[in-house]
Amino acid sequence: MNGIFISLEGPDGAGKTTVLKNILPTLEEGNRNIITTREPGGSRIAEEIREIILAPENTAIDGKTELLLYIAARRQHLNEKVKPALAQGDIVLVDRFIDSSVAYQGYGRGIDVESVDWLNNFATDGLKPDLTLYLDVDTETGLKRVMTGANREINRLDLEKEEMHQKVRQGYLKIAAENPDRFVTIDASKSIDEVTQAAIDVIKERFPDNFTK
Ligand SMILES: Nc1ncnc2c1ncn2[C@@H]1O[C@H](COP(=O)(O)OP(=O)(O)OP(=O)(O)O)[C@@H](O)[C@H]1O
Ligand SMILES: Cc1cn([C@H]2C[C@H](O)[C@@H](COP(=O)(O)O)O2)c(=O)[nH]c1=O
Repeated sequence: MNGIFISLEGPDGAGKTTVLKNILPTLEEGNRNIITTREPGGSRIAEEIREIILAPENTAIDGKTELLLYIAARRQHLNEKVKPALAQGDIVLVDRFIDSSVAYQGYGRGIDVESVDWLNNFATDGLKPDLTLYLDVDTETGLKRVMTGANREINRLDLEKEEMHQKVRQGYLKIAAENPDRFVTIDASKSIDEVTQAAIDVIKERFPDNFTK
């Protein structure tokens, strides 16, 4: 695959969606076509799976069912959207990917991380992002942003106990420490402009060829 694959990760309310939107104008100055997408979702079928997973009334979903639904959505989205874009040399920016399953279903829900890794690998045929921007924020700040943010629907995962969100954040910190080549951690407690600039700086440093005409 000759494209560039970048994922944004972080606890709820870290600012991934905001930063993804804000970095676009700079990326568009580069040499490649840009595709932005998200998980769960990003294609019609995967968005339908998203509806099931995140509907606040679906409290009966078992933890392993939840994991399998995320994995199924991932496979479909990857095949329909991500892989074709990478094959034609695009930059693909995805709001959440494999590490969300490890952080939320693995560390958050307590499903063993080896099984989550195996399922991720099965769904993606081993494809990993070239770069993962991890936006790190403490649980209290992140959840406060989610609850007070304008036009933000509150989903089933947002409504989980604070204890689960704490475990998710600790999980992310562990994954970041274990993957120093792929992960770059950005302090997302800073202002939106500072976090946006930090993300742009990392991308420019990692992929300088994209920005030389
Ligand atoms: N650095 C920041 N400082 C203050 N507010 C922020 C910052 N980043 C994002 N926000 C605000 O927090 C809210 C959530 O942001 P956003 O939707 O981008 O987060 P997210 O990481 O995509 O969350 P989720 O994964 O839960 O969807 C929005 O109202 C946004 O304006
Ligand atoms: C991909 C993925 C996501 N999640 C969780 C993380 C969030 O709480 C929601 C998605 O909502 P967002 O507003 O689009 O961030 O789903 C998860 O638990 N496992 C996953 O694999």
